[in-house]
Amino acid sequence: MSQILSQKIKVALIQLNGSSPNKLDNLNRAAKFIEMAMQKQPDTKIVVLPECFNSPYSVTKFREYAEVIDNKAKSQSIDFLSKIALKYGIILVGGSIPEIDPQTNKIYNTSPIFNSKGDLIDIHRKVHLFDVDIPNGITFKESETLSPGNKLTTVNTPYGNVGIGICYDMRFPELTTISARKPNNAFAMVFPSAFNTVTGPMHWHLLARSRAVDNQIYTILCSPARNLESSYHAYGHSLICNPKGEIIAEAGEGEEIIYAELDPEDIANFRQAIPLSSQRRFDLYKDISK
Ligand SMILES: NC(=O)CC(=O)C(=O)O
Repeated sequence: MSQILSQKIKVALIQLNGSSPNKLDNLNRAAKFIEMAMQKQPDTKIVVLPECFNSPYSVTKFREYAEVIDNKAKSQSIDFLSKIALKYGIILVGGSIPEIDPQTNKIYNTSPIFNSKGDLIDIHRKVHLFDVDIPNGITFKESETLSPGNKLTTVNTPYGNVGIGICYDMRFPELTTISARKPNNAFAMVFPSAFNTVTGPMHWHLLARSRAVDNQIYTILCSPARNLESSYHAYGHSLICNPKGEIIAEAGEGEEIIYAELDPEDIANFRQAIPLSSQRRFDLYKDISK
């Protein structure tokens, strides 16, 4: 069986309280935590930040914090993250930041992804917007200010391919399956996320484990720390789930870094034991990756 993850690799997730109104403070805090992660685990290959880590998670604030994302004329956050990726030689999934497209004036919730040279290798604009109204729970309508992205994202790394989604995207199984199946063959799906204290307890672990088990890949969910002084109370509990559906690392609610090692044998052994990919009945239903 060809290995979709070429070697064992270590990852670190930065569960950050990034909801300060001062963007530079949020960026500096991310840099400080990444430095701590790299000191503790210097051979880390992939670092992940949370959704909207440089701004408040609020529909009334996205436009104010939005930046043009352009690798040539680097915006404040892109420049900042690019230097960090280069400094430590890491793949950096730079959480997400509010982005403005200067041509259309549309705002997106966008994850920038950098290689170890600091190049911006791709962006993922949140495809499914978080528009919900849960009685006695939470009402949130990202579409009041955000536009949805129009592409799916799988990035190429020296270790194999990684699918990227943002938060609510994880509720739509097609997105992960398309990354996990050929030709993308991702070994992990990474979701910078910000579930909340209503939907987190209901679905966070369930969704992480379901996407992992359905596709026999790792799922990696990175949340902001919970800050009860901000308008949005993030769930926390950043986690890494293996292809068997076991959570191999999980944070609590406060600021924390979690670490894990991803092992190609875990994927190969589990796929051999339960060979879903050769048992699918595409004569009865469609292969959504086609
Ligand atoms: N914030 C999100 O995009 C999604 C979320 O909180 C949920 O799906 O629940």
